[in-house]
Amino acid sequence: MTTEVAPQEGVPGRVPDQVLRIEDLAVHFGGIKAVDGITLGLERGLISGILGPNGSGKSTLLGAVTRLTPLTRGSMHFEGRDFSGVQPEQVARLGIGRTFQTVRLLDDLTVHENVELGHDLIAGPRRWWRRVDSTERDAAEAAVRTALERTGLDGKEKLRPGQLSYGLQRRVEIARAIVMSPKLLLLDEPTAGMNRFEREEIGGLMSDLRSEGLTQLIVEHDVQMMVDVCDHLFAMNSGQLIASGSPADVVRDPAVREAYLGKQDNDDRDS
Ligand SMILES: Nc1ncnc2c1ncn2[C@@H]1O[C@H](COP(=O)(O)OP(=O)(O)OP(=O)(O)O)[C@@H](O)[C@H]1O
Repeated sequence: MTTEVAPQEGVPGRVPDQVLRIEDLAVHFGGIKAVDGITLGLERGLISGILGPNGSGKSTLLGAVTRLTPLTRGSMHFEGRDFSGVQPEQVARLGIGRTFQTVRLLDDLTVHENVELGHDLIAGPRRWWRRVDSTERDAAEAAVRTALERTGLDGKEKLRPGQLSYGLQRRVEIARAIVMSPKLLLLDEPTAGMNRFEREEIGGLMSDLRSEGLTQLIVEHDVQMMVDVCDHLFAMNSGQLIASGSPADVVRDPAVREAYLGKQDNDDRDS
């Protein structure tokens, strides 16, 4: 354990090995402090989650990490490299994959073609070379096949998104995000709009990806799922980090309960 890492940021007994490190990150929109001084680290191989009520800054934080949102201040290191200044299209090439709050698949393309797009997005010039070079073509095909298998989509590759359940469409998005073997996968509300069965399936997929060593960061409103799936939780409120630790500790934290879980408890009882 190094002294630079605050004790609440690690898992007890583990030597921190952080894929992503964020220091004093702030994103202000005029007078709105959407993110205001966040410092955190994501440990390699674990699933970390961000909890927080609506408007607490979770999506803005993901937007900053994917470089879609300009920073007001702070720094971000991925695998030890400062990437605060890179362009959004370079983020995927660094090894950060993501899915979005709403499903963004191309309806005219098959499942296979949608996943292939994720490969082409970061293969750069090689995607053109693939048309004439059989080695590149085979490598791309192997990557797509592996992504489809890892997400349990074998046999569905010729279907179009509209022929799939919502849960399966989410899987296609995850396949598209992992097709180039990212080192970090960001999942923005991956179970929004799903029934309990579909939510459990997605939770199972995340656990499978974790057992393959993929580091994941999830933003999600389903607290039970976060507790079940995550190794570590961060809680945000009003753009700030109000808790960080094991899921059990974070959901018991009085500040978290006041900011978020008290309301969520009531919501859960009502549903
Ligand atoms: N582009 C923007 N311009 C101005 N204000 C913004 C912008 N994006 C977000 N905000 C504001 O920043 C704050 C944080 O929003 P953000 O969407 O990050 O919260 P969130 O925790 O992801 O919420 P939700 O759970 O509802 O998705 C909110 O007050 C929001 O209105």
